[in-house]
Amino acid sequence: MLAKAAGTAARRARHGALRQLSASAKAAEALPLVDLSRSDEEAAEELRVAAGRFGFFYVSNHGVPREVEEGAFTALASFFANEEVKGSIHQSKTGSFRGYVGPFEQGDYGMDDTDLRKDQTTQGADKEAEAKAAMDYKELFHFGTELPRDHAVYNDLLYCDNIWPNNDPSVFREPMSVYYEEVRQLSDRLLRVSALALGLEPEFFVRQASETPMTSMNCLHYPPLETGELGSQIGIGAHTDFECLTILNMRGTNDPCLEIIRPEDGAWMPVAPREGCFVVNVGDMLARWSGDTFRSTVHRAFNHPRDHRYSIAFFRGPDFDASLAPQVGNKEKYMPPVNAGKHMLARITQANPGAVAADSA
Ligand SMILES: O=C(O)CCC(=O)C(=O)O
Ligand SMILES: [Fe+2]
Repeated sequence: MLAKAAGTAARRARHGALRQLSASAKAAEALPLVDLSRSDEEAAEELRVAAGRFGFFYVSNHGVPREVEEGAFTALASFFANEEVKGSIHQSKTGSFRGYVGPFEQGDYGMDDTDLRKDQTTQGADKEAEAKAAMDYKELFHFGTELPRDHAVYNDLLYCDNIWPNNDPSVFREPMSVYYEEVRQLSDRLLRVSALALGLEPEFFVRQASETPMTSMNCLHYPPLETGELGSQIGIGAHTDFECLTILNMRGTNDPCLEIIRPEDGAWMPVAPREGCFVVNVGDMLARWSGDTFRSTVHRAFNHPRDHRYSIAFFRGPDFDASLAPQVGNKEKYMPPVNAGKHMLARITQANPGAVAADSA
């Protein structure tokens, strides 16, 4: 099995860390909480501290109905169990990033210094397993903002038509779209609260993230390792998110399969799901806008040894033409300012060397 071929040192370190964590789960440091039942001004104060320290935080009282969340995860579980449906909407048939991507088809986000796959790929004896360990053991469905082909900022990588299974829309398309719209509204509120937290007028980010938003959603499945022990196969390799904010929802296990780099000491810090909460993180674009007052933190996720893990990552992006000029903080670092769309395409092609940004504005 995969985990057997993985680097033993890395695996032992991971195994030890998780075992320790479950033994002292209560003592483990947890992410801060932003409670959205409070006023925007009060929530802004919580967000300011959390985004400045970790770039990651829990969000409670977020307003997304429980049945909408459950509807999306139920639809996802049956989608990922259906090989025929997945095959029919494989990304390779779309010429874009929309649709289905299978296990070991993605990996390497240009963060190799923080990526333990480096150890794994040099230590394994079995070539095939080594090659797999270098890639993400995840499958996903991706969709996002669509624009007409004759729109001034249209390009295939960011705005092409979504591709959906050819089944009854109530089975998959509708529950996923309803969830998307709910979290999109939540992302508006979080952008307002973020603006307040930085001392900007509340609509500053929303105004620049609503016409042609480079927003998308990654719906992920991390299959279990089935080794009976905590493994080190990476589900998604070390990366930062490109956009403004990510709203992450996790299901299938309460173990902390997500890890973030703790800014104080550079150590990996496990993050467990928290009942009733989303995990929200700052992406590269909001970090730039904030002149690094907010952090865009490197993170990764592992497969669980026994459980199927599912997550939905909603990425709220800015408009293609938005200027990412820092408004506060370290303004010098990001001058002259970059255009959000061009920046996004550069990051996408860096992480996916085969992708060509045809039709880009
Ligand atoms: O599944 C997770 O916990 C993380 C997903 C993630 O980081 C992403 O899709 O960008
Ligand atoms: Fe991410």
